[in-house]
Amino acid sequence: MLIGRPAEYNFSSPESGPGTKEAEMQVVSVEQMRAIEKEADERGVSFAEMMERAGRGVAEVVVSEYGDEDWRVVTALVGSGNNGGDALVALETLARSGWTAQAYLVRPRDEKDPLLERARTAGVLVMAAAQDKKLHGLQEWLENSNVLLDGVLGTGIQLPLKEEIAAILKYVSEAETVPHVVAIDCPSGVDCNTGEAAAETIPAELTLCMQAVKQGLLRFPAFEKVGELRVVNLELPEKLASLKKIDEFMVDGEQVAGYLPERPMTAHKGTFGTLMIAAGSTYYIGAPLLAARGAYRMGVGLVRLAVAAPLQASLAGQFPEATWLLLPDEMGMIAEGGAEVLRKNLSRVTAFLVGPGLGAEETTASFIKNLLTSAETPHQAPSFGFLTSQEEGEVESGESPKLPPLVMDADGLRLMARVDGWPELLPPGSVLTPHPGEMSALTGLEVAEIQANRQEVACKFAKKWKTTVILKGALTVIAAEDGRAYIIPVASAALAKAGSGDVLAGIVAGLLAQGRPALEAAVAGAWIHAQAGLEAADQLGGTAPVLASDVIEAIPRVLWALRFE
Ligand SMILES: NC(=O)C1=CN([C@@H]2O[C@H](COP(=O)(O)OP(=O)(O)OC[C@H]3O[C@@H](n4cnc5c(N)ncnc54)[C@H](O)[C@@H]3O)[C@@H](O)[C@H]2O)[C@H](O)CC1
Ligand SMILES: [K+]
Repeated sequence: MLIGRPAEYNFSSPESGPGTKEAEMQVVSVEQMRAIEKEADERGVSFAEMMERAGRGVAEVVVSEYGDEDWRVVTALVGSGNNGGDALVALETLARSGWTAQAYLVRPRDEKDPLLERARTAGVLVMAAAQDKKLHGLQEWLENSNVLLDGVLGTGIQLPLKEEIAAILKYVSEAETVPHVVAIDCPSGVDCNTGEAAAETIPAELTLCMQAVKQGLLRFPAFEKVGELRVVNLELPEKLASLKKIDEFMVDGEQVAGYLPERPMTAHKGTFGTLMIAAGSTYYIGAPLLAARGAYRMGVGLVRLAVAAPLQASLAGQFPEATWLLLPDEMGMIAEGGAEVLRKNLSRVTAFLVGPGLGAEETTASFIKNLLTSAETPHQAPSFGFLTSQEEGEVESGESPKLPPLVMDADGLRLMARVDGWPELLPPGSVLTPHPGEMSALTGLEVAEIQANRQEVACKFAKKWKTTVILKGALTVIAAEDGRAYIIPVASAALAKAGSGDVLAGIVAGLLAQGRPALEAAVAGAWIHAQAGLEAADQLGGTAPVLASDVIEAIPRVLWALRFE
């Protein structure tokens, strides 16, 4: 499957059927996870029971992912703690369902360890690293297995790694044949809080997080080791106070699928909204097109491009689906009088995207200011043609209708940052899409400070500004007005190219125009954009050749997978 759709897995138990799913994938610190486990234990789900559920959940994923391969041999690297315990339960479960299961004890476990006893009884082969000094036994097991479970260290790690563990992890990392690596809770060697990672850490194909994603896995360099991230649901009592407190989430395809607008058969183009886009300048002629195409691919009914008049001639021929609103300009930059023209043409507009490719001329700065403040522009009657381009019930002169939900992007953000009190001027339900440089202009913080605390900064300011913020970059964070954070678990060089941001802004605005609330539009838009980048790189055989237009062309396949897979 091209699209990495993280999913939650449920262990099978009489009281919960498959398909039971938390609505959102929670992201937790190690301390939060410990508090959750402690509270669950007090509420009747014992630590031992949680480990059973964890191990069985892992086994279930192994069977569903790799059970159809030619041979079914699983080796687990087993540590001395509970992470190793999860691995032993998984091996026992797999052995009972017909797999050849092998436990490689990286660290000694108590000889009377009941989990080890049970595993042996179920037919699991056991070998201790202490008896395999030259690692020949491990090599043989690596060669005969199709799955390797990494259950050496979990949340109990204290870096740096002990030497004997580091040596074994290094050996596996460098081995010529390595089976599919499935990490239990985290790849062993990463710090689940900070994202630090020992160089020896074995890169996983799949990381199965127990109950919730550990926050360190969504930080660098740990993120480079996790492969696809999924959650094994431990079916803890829903009402745990410690669970309810979690305000950080990882976005997955299932969540995004629930945010897509319906496509009723009886629809007409009005059903899917009208998006007005004010973008572009002599310097950045293509930005409006990229944004508009992104929005149309998301299903919006009508896109109206408000551009500096001279741009329209060169753009129109390339884009028959758009309708146009010509704005007054100075040398092809939107001029201050553009605000009045726009305000008079917003009556049926359901969302408004402002910013891509606007440039930074003074007159455009005044345009942004005038747009946000209801103050009329110094009244010079705009030239012929600017006010009467549509059949769409323009407002009478003098009225200043409220702006629809706004996506403010790129140059628009930098110009907005210069307007006093801008957060209060944003219409409700708006979305800001800054990259770290633009976030710096908005907040006054240094880029390095923003990058070092991406989530904290995004959430603090989203709350302060009472607006949704998409802080772009690897990994993109969406911060909600109430301070919740949503993380897109994708980092790809495919999206590091001019025009990529214009496409994202168009996708988000396209969803907003179709009536999705700001947070949903932002979460779904950022996720779809990221997946489209991966998909485009996949189609083109690498990230280097991906153009922003390729990302747009990949959107349909991402949407198809969301609806039908
Ligand atoms: N607690 C629960 O109820 C559940 C936990 N689950 C799983 O358990 C792990 C966390 O288990 P814990 O025993 O606390 O820690 P670890 O297994 O990660 O490892 C502890 C073990 O390792 C030694 N150690 C620590 N740092 C190093 C190092 N740098 N080098 C070598 N050895 C190190 C330490 O001394 C201990 O002996 C969690 O991740 C889950 O996988 C279950 O999921 C269910 C409930
Ligand atoms: K592990």
